[in-house]
Amino acid sequence: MIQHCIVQVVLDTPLDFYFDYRYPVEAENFPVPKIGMLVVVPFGRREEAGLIVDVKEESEIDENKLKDVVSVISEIPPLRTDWIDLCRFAAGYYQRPLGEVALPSIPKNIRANKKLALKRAVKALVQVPGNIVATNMEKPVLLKAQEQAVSAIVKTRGFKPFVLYGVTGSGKTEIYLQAIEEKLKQSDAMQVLIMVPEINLTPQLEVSVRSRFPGVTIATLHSRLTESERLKNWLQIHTGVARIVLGTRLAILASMPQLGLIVVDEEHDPSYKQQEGLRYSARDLAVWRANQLGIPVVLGSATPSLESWQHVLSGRYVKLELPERAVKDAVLPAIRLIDATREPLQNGFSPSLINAIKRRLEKSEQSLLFLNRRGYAPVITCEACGWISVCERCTAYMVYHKSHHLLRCHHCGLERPIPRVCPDCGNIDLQTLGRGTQRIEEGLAGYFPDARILRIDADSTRKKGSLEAALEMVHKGEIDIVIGTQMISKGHDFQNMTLVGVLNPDTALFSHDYRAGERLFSQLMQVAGRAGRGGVSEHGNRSEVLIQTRYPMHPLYQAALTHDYGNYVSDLLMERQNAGLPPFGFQVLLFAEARKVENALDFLRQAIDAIPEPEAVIINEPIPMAMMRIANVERAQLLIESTSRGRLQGMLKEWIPVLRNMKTGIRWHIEVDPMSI
Ligand SMILES: Nc1ncnc2c1ncn2[C@@H]1O[C@H](COP(=O)(O)OP(=O)(O)OP(=O)(O)O)[C@@H](O)[C@H]1O
Ligand SMILES: [Zn+2]
Repeated sequence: MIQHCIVQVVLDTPLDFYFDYRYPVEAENFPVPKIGMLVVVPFGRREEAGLIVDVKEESEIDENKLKDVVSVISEIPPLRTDWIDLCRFAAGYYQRPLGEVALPSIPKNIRANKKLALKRAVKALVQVPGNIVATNMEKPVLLKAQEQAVSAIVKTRGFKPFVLYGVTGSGKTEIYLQAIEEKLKQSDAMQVLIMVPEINLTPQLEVSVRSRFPGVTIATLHSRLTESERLKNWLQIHTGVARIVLGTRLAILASMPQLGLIVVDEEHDPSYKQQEGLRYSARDLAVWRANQLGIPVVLGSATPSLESWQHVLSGRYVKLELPERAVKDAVLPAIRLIDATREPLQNGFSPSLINAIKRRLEKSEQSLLFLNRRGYAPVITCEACGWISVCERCTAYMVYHKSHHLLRCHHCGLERPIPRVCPDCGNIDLQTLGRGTQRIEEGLAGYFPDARILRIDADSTRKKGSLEAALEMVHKGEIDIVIGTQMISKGHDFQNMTLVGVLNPDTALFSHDYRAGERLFSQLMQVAGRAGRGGVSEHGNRSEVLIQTRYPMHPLYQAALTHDYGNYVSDLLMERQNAGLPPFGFQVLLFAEARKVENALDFLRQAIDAIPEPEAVIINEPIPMAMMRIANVERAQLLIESTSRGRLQGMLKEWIPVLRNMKTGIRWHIEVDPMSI
């Protein structure tokens, strides 16, 4: 007779349980069961991959009711318990079932137990032996501040979070590279993780890492990998073959058995927060993971998040500061505010900006124009009756895309032909209002018919490889003027860019979201940071940034003038403290979706009634979301706050199970530490 033991398994289902299965002991193809092994089990009518989280002799459930494990995915070495603990922490903190955290972070091909593909992939793994760090490669001599930073990082034993606060162009990348090199030399097995906000936006970093460590297996992880690439890279990482992992936020959930250093580049970037499913902050998980493993973590930015800054002030994190640019004579650009109330804009441009571009063109230097709005015009309208091109499915305007001859909703993707006449009154004279990158491009060509102008935004770079090609042209000097959205504003190391124009940043000043100012400031610093990186131009004049605004006296712009992040941040922190907002208070948002917003609001009101100990937290009124309807779904939100993270977490632990049991038919989800309100 076959002997059985019981394995407890988590599955990728919204049911927050662990499931018991019978596991045949000493049967063929059934190795000794271990925590961290992947198995295939029957679940409902299907078979599913599951992760063993416990092995025991008996189940609380009647053995006859238990089903048997179908097979073991034994090609894959078991996942380690520290990785399971990471998933467990993320699941607990961000309020998702463990199975929905752990399983999706394992490649599909493994979960589907594609034996042949797995065998092949495992066989293809090649351990690179011996001395792997290229030492003969030319490296710049570190500046004093860089050297101190590298040394602080590499001599750290145990957990230590560093905030690498370095102005744009101060050589943070070089610090990462040299710290990584030292770390890899410290042990033959050690792995390091470098996270970036969006890998496709910074192909340069991948190139630098690869050329600096030609003998090292480097694996990338991001959402645009094909399934077979993902399998290959994940396996390289999981088996320790890859010593350097370069990835976006999801890389923090990879299984890295020998992790010894984590770098989070542009740590302030909102894209470290996942906006669906498990709504985690990869930056925060990185710090947790470093603490768990007792290793250093480096959070790099020219404009660190208020959260990290506050930790520096309180002494929890260590600040490493790079106050100057690394390249000789590459000083930060001069920032000038152009008062758009005194210098009226034409076609979106002030005369000062046009003149500045002209001067750069005459010197064969490049200019960058930044406008965070793609499309031709944000809206078209009828002057006779006031009709406006709104999306029929969203509370949003349809954006006019001239080159494609259509109206497009940037929220639900709906496309409509451009009406020849006003749909309401029949007037034939429809007007475009406002400006997007396409219209700016058109206007600019009018001023500079001979200039080589390139627009880089989500519309111009849809095709795979087109962004890389566009960036390449800019680097090679084949472009005179770049017009771009935030895609172009960060990370790029342009050598001949000496002018940055910021076209229309004011809308962020009036946002309902209290983080909008912080975000605008860091965006301004980032985009300004693209100018003047190559050192003094041949003509010896300083690079400059022109910001067109109707509110030049606004404190945010005044602080930007002097690149004084530290000062600006202390003011912001004071405001936040007085208002009890993060990083001094903690927040959770409950979102609800329904056909009618009233139903969503009703659900939120019921949810409030279910809060255990409501007096222990601050409960705000449920409100419709700022963008209330998207794709015909109406949305409302409820904000809950507390001065204590622990208290908020304690409340959620009791509250969420109650919500799960409320049979309302309303879709809802929870977001802990939301990045936007
Ligand atoms: N010690 C050094 N000596 C000379 N040049 C250096 C040194 N360190 C870095 N550089 C150069 O300085 C430039 C800017 O460096 P890097 O791109 O790393 O800056 P960064 O701090 O990451 O900037 P950003 O925040 O804008 O991304 C690069 O061209 C790099 O090669
Ligand atoms: Zn829409």
